[in-house]
Amino acid sequence: MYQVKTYNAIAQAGLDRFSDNYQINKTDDADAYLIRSVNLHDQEFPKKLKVIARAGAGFNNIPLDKATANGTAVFNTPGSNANAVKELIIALLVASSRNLFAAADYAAHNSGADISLRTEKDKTKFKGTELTGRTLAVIGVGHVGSLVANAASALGMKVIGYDPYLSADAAWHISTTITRATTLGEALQQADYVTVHVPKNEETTGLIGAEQMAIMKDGVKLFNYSRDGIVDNEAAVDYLDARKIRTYYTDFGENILLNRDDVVVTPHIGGSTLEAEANGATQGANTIMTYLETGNIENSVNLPNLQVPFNTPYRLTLIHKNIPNMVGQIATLLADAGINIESMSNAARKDVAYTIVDLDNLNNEEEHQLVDRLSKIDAVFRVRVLQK
Ligand SMILES: NC(=O)C1=CN([C@@H]2O[C@H](COP(=O)(O)OP(=O)(O)OC[C@H]3O[C@@H](n4cnc5c(N)ncnc54)[C@H](O)[C@@H]3O)[C@@H](O)[C@H]2O)C=CC1
Ligand SMILES: O=C(O)C(=O)COP(=O)(O)O
Repeated sequence: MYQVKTYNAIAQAGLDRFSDNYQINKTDDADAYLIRSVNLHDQEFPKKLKVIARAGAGFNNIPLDKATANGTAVFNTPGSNANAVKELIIALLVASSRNLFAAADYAAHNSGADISLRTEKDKTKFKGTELTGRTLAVIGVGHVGSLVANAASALGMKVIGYDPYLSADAAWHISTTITRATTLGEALQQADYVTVHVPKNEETTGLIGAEQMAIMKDGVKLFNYSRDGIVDNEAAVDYLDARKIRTYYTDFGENILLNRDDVVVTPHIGGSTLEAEANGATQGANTIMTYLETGNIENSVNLPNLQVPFNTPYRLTLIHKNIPNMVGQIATLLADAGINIESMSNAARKDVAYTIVDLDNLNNEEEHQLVDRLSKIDAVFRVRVLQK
């Protein structure tokens, strides 16, 4: 029986995926965590914890090095909530262009006998502009950014995308109408609207700071639905004060942004739709079961991808450092124990590697000795034996 611990609101559709071989939230000493945005940086991981699945895209809430050292595979659920974010950004592009929130607020507080007279006079204050023909810069054209770019293009916007790390796979999803910028500055200089869809990491923290805001067009509208800190909020306030940035929309509030007419803060709702939450939880649950039961890895964010059909009765999996002679040591140890290898696969990602060894036979006594010996190799973080 595997133990799963959940954090945050995990959609029932995902929990319902788990077979009878899984217990949910019965113990903290879990084999798997299924989480959303909970901050795990200050938490100690149980030694038993083999997998963390983040139902959603951003994984900056998970200490990857600590997880790897614990022998814990970390996964996210790419694309599961991208459509939800896209729809919200399109809504906000329209809202920002039509002064929608201010206009609705005015109407809600406009009462009295001469209401229609005043409305007709005052509505000129809320005159908007149209999206068609305006330029949108999309910074980060992955799952969310590509959907935003394509949808904005379909609305008649000129869209310019900037993403120096775009994978060939992702490029297939981008409409040919999207122009590619080769530098961040090139994208920012031309845009009436700027929306940021990059992961938060060392490189992207402060990606949109004072220097970048200085080159934006006067009256630009800025959107941060990625993460706090990717847009420098202090710089944004300075440029809002100077009326260089017309309005700033963000999912990540901070005190300096409050009580301003030119800022709209939403409470981290980008991925909060019924559909996205169900997608993420379902994908997360499937990922946990696949990893625990087969050792196969797809969409990990700390380990290499490695998928091998599980056709033998036994399988050994090892997470270890990516250093010379690891595969040799593992094979020698098995040979010394008289265990025949049916197949062996290895993949690496930066300084970590993963090895799958398929075996036809393994008795109980052999299993214990083998796990013990392999675990004692200094560079090995986790050894598991799986039975089909
Ligand atoms: N507000 C919310 O509720 C949500 C927020 N997010 C945030 O949005 C981010 C993006 O989500 P997805 O599109 O699903 O991720 P993704 O991984 O599919 O796309 C991210 C893209 O950013 C690009 N990128 C990385 N560094 C860059 C840089 N320095 N400059 C330009 N591009 C860069 C990558 O090459 C990739 O194509 C997530 O990491 C998360 O932080 C995602 C979903 C919901
Ligand atoms: O998927 C993401 O990166 C998000 O920001 C969504 O976060 P949530 O699952 O709503 O806490």
